[in-house]
Amino acid sequence: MLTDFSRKLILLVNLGSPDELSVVAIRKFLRIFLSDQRVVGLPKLLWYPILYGIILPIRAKKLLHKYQQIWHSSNSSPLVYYTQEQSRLLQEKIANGYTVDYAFSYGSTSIAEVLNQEKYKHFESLIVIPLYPQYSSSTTASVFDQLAKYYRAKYFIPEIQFINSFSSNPVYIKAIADKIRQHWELNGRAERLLVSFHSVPVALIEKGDSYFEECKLTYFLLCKELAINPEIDAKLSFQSKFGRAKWIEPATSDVVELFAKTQIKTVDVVCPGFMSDCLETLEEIAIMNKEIFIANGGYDLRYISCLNDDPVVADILNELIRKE
Ligand SMILES: C=CC1=C(C)c2cc3[nH]c(cc4nc(cc5[nH]c(cc1n2)c(C)c5CCC(=O)O)C(CCC(=O)O)=C4C)c(C)c3C=C
Ligand SMILES: [Fe+2]
Ligand SMILES: [Fe+2]
Repeated sequence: MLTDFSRKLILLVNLGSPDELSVVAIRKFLRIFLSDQRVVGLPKLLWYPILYGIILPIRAKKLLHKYQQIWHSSNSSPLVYYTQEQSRLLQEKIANGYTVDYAFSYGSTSIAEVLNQEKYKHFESLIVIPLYPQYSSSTTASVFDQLAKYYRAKYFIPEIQFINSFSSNPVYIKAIADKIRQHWELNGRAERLLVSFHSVPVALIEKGDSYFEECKLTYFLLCKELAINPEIDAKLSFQSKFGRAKWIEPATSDVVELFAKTQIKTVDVVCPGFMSDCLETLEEIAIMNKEIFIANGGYDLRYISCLNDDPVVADILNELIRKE
């Protein structure tokens, strides 16, 4: 039976995560993720021996302990849990006319799996929202690639709208600023606000990826909304570097260390590039970088959560749809 009562589908797409807490599941996720040429652009002949011979056997084991520390009480990865919640919140907000669903770029619940369902077969229009506020070829464009690949084999293509970024969207900027203000009201203001985004290889930027510019734009708009000085009160940094190539800087861990060494005792850290908390925020920032800060003489690093299941996420996404 068809359930396409509205014939308009909104598909939220996030990165994905391992299905369960096991080395096998983590290895499977990494294999799919790191085999995407958009993520690692090295020639396959060069990359696959490194991926299969070194990265997958070693990194999956190392990551098990990290994922164990941040796994959500729903027995799923936080990223999966919050993406599901964001889809539900948006569906509640725009009850009539649209069906909302979610998919992940890597691992289970792929774009193809979701769109292939019988219930979506006759949908006339599709709005795809990659849950990455700042465009990057390594994230947003890979969603586009998968969408194009899926429709390559189909004989009906709906009207498609693709939201490529929302780095300067006022509802998004205000939502992040509100989150920081709430944190300040509860805990007081730290000496510095560190605004940390996932890093990417410099080579991508040189080839035309707008990510670096978009991160800077979000950063300056956020400081403006908070009425703080972007040169003094806050700092922009980039986390989660992977491999030996040059990635955009300054590295979050270097800034945290430098802060501590220059007698800054407290720092607030926010990660506006992630719509949901995940390994990179809950482990890398809230645990690892906090340890770095304290080991170098800092007193407290306070991590400000992502928007997660805050109903404001539905306001942001609804605004993007409304604009379309
Ligand atoms: C190897 C290259 C990578 C690029 C380029 C990259 C860009 C990028 N990633 C995110 C968001 C997330 N990345 C996450 C984990 C993660 N990322 C990489 C590598 C690259 N990312 C790896 C190897 C991993 C796995 C963890 C690790 O080994 O450190 C996650 C978290 C997933 C989870 O399960 O919680 C997110 C989210 C963005 C936004 C981005 C470019 C802008
Ligand atoms: Fe990443
Ligand atoms: Fe990482």
